[in-house]
Amino acid sequence: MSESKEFTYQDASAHTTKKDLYVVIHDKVYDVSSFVDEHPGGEEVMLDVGGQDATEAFEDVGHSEEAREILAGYEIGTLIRKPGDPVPSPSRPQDSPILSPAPTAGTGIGLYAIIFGVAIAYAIYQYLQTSSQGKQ
Ligand code: HEM
Repeated sequence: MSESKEFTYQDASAHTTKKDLYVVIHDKVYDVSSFVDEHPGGEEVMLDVGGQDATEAFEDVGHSEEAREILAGYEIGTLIRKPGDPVPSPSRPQDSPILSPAPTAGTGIGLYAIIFGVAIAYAIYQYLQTSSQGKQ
């Protein structure tokens, strides 16, 4: 079947018009020419990424499962990436806990700050208790 066809980035980048529109998403090539008009997000955004790697744009919107199924229906082949071809930036924090240690670190620091604050408050409380007992 045509689904096993291999495309280079250069092949895909030749299809950028509304009537002949390819996009690359997760290293698969899709011919979305017949979907542009139906896209609920409008044709403009699709044309913007025509012939390019649209992985980031597609994922940033947070498309539904249904959108992914529709997309699968337009697959025409696999992208063969060559050195120097544009690479999508790995911006899928929700799917890659390994790539996003920031929230954990943030929580850790916050927790230490709370513990430190409580310790200081307790020390002050103790100090005031002792000093007021001494006066009486
Ligand atoms: C190329 C394949 C694409 C397919 C098959 C597709 C499919 C869909 C579908 C089915 C929806 C309806 C909501 C949903 O089910 O998630 C949608 C909404 C949307 N799409 Fe796409 N999309 C594609 C590419 C893109 C790209 C490249 C962008 C670029 C930014 C984009 C932007 C949007 C936006 C902004 C909405 C929301 C529209 C609204 O709720 O008013 N889409 N898309």
